[in-house]
Amino acid sequence: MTITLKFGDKVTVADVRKLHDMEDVVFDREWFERVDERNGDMYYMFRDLAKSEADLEIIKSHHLRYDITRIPPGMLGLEFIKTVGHYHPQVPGTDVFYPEIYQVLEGSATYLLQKVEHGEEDIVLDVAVIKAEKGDLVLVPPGYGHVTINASEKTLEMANWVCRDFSSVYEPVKRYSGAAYFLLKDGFGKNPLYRDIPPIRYSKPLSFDKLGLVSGGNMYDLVHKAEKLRFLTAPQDFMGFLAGVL
Ligand SMILES: O=P(O)(O)OC[C@H]1O[C@](O)(CO)[C@@H](O)[C@@H]1O
Repeated sequence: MTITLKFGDKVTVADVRKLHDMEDVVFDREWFERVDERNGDMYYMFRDLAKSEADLEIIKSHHLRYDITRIPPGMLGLEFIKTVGHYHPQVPGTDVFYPEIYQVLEGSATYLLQKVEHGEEDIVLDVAVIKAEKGDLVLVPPGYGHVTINASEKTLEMANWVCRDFSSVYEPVKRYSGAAYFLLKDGFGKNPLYRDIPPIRYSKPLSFDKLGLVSGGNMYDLVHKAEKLRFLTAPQDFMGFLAGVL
């Protein structure tokens, strides 16, 4: 069945993550091995949305992308349903990684953000978890890998603004079979493949009033003030601000 989203006057067909796409990052391997049908839908990604052609032109000219992701409730065996998880690359010519901003549109989300020093053996420097409800904003600072978990009984729908000029980096998450923690029925459990994982730092969603990113507002409306989102495409010019968001 094709899953669609009507946004503005345009209908967009979802890119679908299937269970087999989760193979490398699932905690409950025994459960995964027992599932016969691995073609089942996990979550739906509606990418590069705009309410009109004029909006799309603005979005593209600012090198931005607006996506909506829909994650139904569910379990991957013992673990709550989640995204595969990824990092972003560096802005060319700088040592700064691209950030991203999310807003919860429906339901509730648990964002797991992790900063890792990559090497022969990765060292986890920081793990932050932010629980976000409808309207809340979560900014993923440069250098943080991120996984979104739906640990609720309702469908989670979230939006993101992100720079459109790069592809996400999946290998470092898959190499360790997931992020540093898995969210299981009885709470967060450490991923034994990482060494010396720090305790989780619980953080809260924020509002970034000066940028027009206000909790409870509609983040899409920034399409009309797209210059406010320049911290996503040129984060190297906003390091002071980005250092304090988590
Ligand atoms: O790429 P993953 O880890 O499956 O996460 C999915 C979500 O991340 C985004 O790429 C934004 O970072 C969304 O477009 C997408 O819905």
